[in-house]
Amino acid sequence: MTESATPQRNATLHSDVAVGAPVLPGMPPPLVVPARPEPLAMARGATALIVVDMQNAYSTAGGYVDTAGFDISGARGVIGNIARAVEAARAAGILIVYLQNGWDADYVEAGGPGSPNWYKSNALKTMRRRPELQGRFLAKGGWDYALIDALKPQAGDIVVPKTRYSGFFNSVLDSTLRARGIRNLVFTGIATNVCVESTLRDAFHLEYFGLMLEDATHELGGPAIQAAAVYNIETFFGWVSTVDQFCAALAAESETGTR
Ligand SMILES: NC(=O)N/C=C\C(=O)O
Repeated sequence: MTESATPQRNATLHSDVAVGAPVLPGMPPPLVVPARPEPLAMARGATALIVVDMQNAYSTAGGYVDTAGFDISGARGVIGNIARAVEAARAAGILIVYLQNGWDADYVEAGGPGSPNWYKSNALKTMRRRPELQGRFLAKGGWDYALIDALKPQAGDIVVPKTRYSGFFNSVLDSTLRARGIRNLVFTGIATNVCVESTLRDAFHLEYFGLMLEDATHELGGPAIQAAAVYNIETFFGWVSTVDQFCAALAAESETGTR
């Protein structure tokens, strides 16, 4: 691209505000969340907050990713930020959906050697390398699989189990959201670059508007990996904001009496 073409390119790349569907004539003004690459307007009743895999496996010492050797020291701060976003969203009447990753106790749902998951899942690989851990990670009913105490679902929240990185595969997530008219998804959880990004990418392909609250997510692989996921999302698949900006937008909406 020539230098003189750059301003033209920038002018066509970004809108003033992206409008998440559906904001129809006669509806109350939408929630407008400051975001990159532009603010995102979302009808509150068509919006859900997705909490991805906040299980002991992904955020607690002694859980799967900690045992497998990933650095989870940043997860603690993320838990508090997710709790703030959940509380603000719930108070505003926004649906909260918890994704929960794992398999039956016999690991039939994990796929076996005929599945790429058998080769790529670091939980399964760690248990094969250390047979004394067999059955410990991500097995339904176990401590590792459980949602963390700090983020327990409350009445009215929905929990959707899933068996692969994307929340949309072999799960009831899409039908659960569509049945409630949800078209805008606000993402939080762990890991930014694996299950959060996989689910947000699939959401994009299913015509959902995906907004990730970056300080309510934590990566597996280091800060450069977090930056890469954020870049991918804000450039190609959705929008990126922060918990403060999301909560401030909700507070502003309730002050103007649009709830
Ligand atoms: N929740 C996730 O992002 N999970 C990432 C890896 C795994 O489940 O093995």
